[in-house]
Amino acid sequence: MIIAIANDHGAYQYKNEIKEMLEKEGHTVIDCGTNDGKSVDYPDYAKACAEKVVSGQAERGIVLCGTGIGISISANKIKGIRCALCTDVTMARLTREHNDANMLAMGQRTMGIETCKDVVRTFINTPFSQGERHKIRIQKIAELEK
Ligand SMILES: O=C(CO)[C@H](O)[C@H](O)[C@H](O)COP(=O)(O)O
Repeated sequence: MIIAIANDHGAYQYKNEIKEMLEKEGHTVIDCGTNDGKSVDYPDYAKACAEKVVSGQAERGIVLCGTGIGISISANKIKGIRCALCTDVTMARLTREHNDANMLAMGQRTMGIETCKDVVRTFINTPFSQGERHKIRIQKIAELEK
C-alpha cells in the first residue's frame, strides 16, 4: 500500500519509527515532513498529507503531533478526508470498518510507540465492512462538505 505520513515537531521521532516499520512490512511511504524538532505549524503538514490522499497518490494517510488532536482537526478540513484520532486498536478497527477512515492521527506525547505501531497495523490491514448503514452515514458526512 502507498501511505502518506506527516507530523509536526512534536512527533518526528515516532514518524521515523512508524515509517521504518511500514517500509519493512512492504509498504511505500510518502514522507511529507517535518523531519526535526524545529517548531512548525501542524495544519501545514496535515494539508500536505491529506492532499496526497485526496489526489489518489496515497491510499491512506497517517498524521502525528503531540496529541494527534490539532493535526486531525486540520486534516478533516480537507474535502474527502475522514481522519480518525485513534488511541487503541479497537478504535482503529472500528474506524476502518464503520467510517472507512482514510487518515489516522496519533499523538507522540500521549501514546506509547508500541501502541502506535499496533494501531497503524490495524488501521492499514482492516477493510471497510461495506455495511449499507455505514455507507449511508459516510454519504451523509460527504454531504456536510457541500
Ligand atoms: O495540536 C496539538 C495539541 O492538540 C499538538 O499536541 C501539537 O503538537 C502541540 O500543540 C505543539 O505544541 P508546542 O508547544 O508548540 O510544542
